[in-house]
Amino acid sequence: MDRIVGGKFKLGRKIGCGSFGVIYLATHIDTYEIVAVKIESSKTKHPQLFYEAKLYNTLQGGSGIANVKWCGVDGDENILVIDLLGPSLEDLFVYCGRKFSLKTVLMLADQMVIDNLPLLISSCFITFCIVHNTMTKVQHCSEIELYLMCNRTHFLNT
Ligand SMILES: Nc1ncnc2c1ncn2[C@@H]1O[C@H](COP(=O)(O)OP(=O)(O)OP(=O)(O)O)[C@@H](O)[C@H]1O
Repeated sequence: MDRIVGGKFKLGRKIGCGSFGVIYLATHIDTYEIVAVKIESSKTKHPQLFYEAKLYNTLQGGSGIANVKWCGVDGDENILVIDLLGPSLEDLFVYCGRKFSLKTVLMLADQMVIDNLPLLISSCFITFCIVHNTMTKVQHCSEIELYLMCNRTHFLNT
């Protein structure tokens, strides 16, 4: 039977996994919007998903920050539902034969440094790891428009 999380999101196939969570596609049962769902065991010794959700919420509205659709506990698992993003910068780099044009590099620098860092700093967060695989591109967008995946970011003032 299909699993519904957050009351509205029907889980689909697995699309990735990190060191503390597994990512699935999911579909909103009313709007058919496709989203990403990150799941972590609530029994884990060092839960991180709610910190990640808090970070997304604090940075909400900032350039390159994914929207949180739902966050909560479902059975034995912590669940975070966010915008579905596209391939990571690392994926794109590999796709481009490990070579970006000067224009692309300058555009990336503009988005990573000018758009993201002031927001992170003014929100009293610091990120230790803004690197190729924490930046991701918007799904179905021909331009490289970066989104920051927040889970590697550490809290300073919380
Ligand atoms: N919102 C999303 N939309 C599309 N794909 C995603 C999304 N979030 C994560 N992914 C995919 O799932 C993979 C795992 O993501 P996750 O955030 O769990 O871990 P990570 O940042 O790669 O690693 P770690 O947990 O070790 O820091 C990513 O590399 C990416 O390919």
